[in-house]
Amino acid sequence: MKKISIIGYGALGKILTRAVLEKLEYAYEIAGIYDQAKIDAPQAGAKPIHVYTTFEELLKDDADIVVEIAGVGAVRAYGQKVLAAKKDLIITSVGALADDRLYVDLRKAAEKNGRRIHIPSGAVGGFDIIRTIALMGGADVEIESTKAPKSLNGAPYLEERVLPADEKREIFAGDARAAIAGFPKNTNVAVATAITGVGVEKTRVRIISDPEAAGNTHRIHAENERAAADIAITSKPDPANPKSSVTAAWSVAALLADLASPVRFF
Ligand SMILES: NC(=O)C1=CN([C@@H]2O[C@H](COP(=O)(O)OP(=O)(O)OC[C@H]3O[C@@H](n4cnc5c(N)ncnc54)[C@H](O)[C@@H]3O)[C@@H](O)[C@H]2O)C=CC1
Ligand SMILES: O=C([O-])CC(=O)C(=O)O
Repeated sequence: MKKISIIGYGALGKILTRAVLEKLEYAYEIAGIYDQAKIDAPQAGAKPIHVYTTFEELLKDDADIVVEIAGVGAVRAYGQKVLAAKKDLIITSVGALADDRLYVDLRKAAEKNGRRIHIPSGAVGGFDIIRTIALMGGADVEIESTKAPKSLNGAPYLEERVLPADEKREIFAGDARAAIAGFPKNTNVAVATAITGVGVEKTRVRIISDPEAAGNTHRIHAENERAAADIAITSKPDPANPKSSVTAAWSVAALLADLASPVRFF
């Protein structure tokens, strides 16, 4: 039985916690949850799950894996400390890795401490074929994300502007680094697609605001001279946070299932 600690108990952290308790109980126990906000401890059967009062308490605990499911700031603040404490790290706020310095430092910390950083597919997928096409060479990768205006409003890129509730429009076009700076709660998928493929500067990102959007839809196109892939994923946003797709939390559970299995899917 492996133990995990979870950082972040918001919309996605709650889904992940339930998924681990209900679907992965054969392989995982939740050692504890840390959130900078005050949270109510969820029940694991008749027993409440431990809530760490400080991040240092989480570090001292004996969990093998720490899941970050909080925000890009959490990766910056805790990533290296988790690895230095000899724990594997699962990062959902992949956007933090658009910062080259942080990405290099985290990779070095993982190597030095003999630990691994795992990047789940989050609200998208197809990393296997994107990696394959990128490794073949000459790859071109783009991602288009469509969300309802309410899922995008409040992003720093928009400043104080509120997106129209009656008009579909492209609101951003640029590279993955500019995307995450402008939409830190919407474009972790773009940075994940970028670092798994051709990098943050070469990955083109478009964001569409669509009042009719039935969910959050991400379309990825990757191609080189010898292969092409089109990947489209639509997921319901979480009612507690319409910015985030529920698949992002479930992908962490699926990754944990893979890590506990003798068979690895790529
Ligand atoms: N890789 C992917 O495909 C996706 C990644 N995400 C990432 O997941 C994150 C969480 O999403 P939601 O649960 O919907 O957000 P949320 O806003 O509902 O919950 C975030 C929780 O994390 C806590 N938190 C934030 N920063 C923290 C810190 N530095 N230390 C401790 N706790 C902290 C907050 O208090 C809150 O309870 C997003 O901010 C985004 O970075 C979201 C969607 C897709
Ligand atoms: O959940 C989604 O659809 C994508 C998202 O917010 C992100 O990548 O940050």
